[in-house]
Amino acid sequence: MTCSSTSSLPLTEAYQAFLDQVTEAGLLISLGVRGVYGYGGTFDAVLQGFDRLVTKRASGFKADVMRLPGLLSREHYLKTSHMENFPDLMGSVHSFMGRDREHIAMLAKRENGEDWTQDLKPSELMLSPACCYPLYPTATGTLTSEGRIVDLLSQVFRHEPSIDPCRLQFFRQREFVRIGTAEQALEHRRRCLELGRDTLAEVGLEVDIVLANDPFFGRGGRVMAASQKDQDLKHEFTFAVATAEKPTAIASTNCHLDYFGKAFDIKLPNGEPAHSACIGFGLERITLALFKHHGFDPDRWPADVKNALEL
Ligand SMILES: Nc1ncnc2c1ncn2[C@@H]1O[C@H](COP(=O)(O)OP(=O)(O)OP(=O)(O)O)[C@@H](O)[C@H]1O
Ligand SMILES: [Zn+2]
Repeated sequence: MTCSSTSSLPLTEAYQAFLDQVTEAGLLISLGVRGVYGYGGTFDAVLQGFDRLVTKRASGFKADVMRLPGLLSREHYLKTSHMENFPDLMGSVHSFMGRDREHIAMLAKRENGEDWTQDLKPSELMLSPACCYPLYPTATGTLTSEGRIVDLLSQVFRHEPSIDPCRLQFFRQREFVRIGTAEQALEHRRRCLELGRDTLAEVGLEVDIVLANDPFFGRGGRVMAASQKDQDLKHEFTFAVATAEKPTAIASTNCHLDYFGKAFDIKLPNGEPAHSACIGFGLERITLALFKHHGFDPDRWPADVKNALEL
């Protein structure tokens, strides 16, 4: 199976064609829901290789490693303004909490083809919409003057079902987050822009770095998006994956100002709220970009790329 060009097709056809290619090649394994896939061994080997390369490249950060579960307590979730800004992307964990009587009623509903989902009750968990959200509640308190740099990896959930194989509902983000003064956060962003560009270039992905905004919801969202851009807070590393017509953000840097410092009471030694900034690598998107760019057979990839990924 080769990776033929999907770039000249209209957008939805280009997504469908690329999705067909990557599933036929066994890279993504369809699970019957748009944006949720299993991954074949070849895909996983490349993804793990890139993750290792990031670890090597980012060793200068001397970051504390934290591996988080992709879940967030409802209490912590409510300290963020995710519900205000991205209600369309939310994910909540509901479970059955009844006894025998409720169990029988739920089974009867399933049997009759009725809606049984109302019989589930909200648990204390939300699905985490970004890798770094569960970090901040663990950082509540006063930082030392060095602040912190944390190395994160987790699954995250965003309810954005799509036929674009790059737009998943459940995917892995690798992040490096700096918590500290405004200057430390800005300096981290500068280093992250270099780290992202150089690491992606090392595996043959020459990206564009573009000023961007998050997909804030609704009419008020347009103002939020414009303000985020005006303040130069978010940059995306974009690459043509499914189609050249609409390049995909395969990684991004984000400056949060003192938003998380205030929300989770993370303080600088002088008592002011801490600032934070991060780089997030979208591991599945980067892996798809590698297959798109170098072809579907990693044995035939350039030697320096295979070396960098230890394939
Ligand atoms: N739905 C998704 N599926 C797969 N990867 C994603 C998805 N959303 C984001 N990512 C990856 O996680 C990284 C960091 O998340 P971030 O919130 O910055 O996404 P983003 O740049 O806003 O993505 P987009 O603009 O495409 O929605 C992104 O650069 C991307 O590589
Ligand atoms: Zn982040």
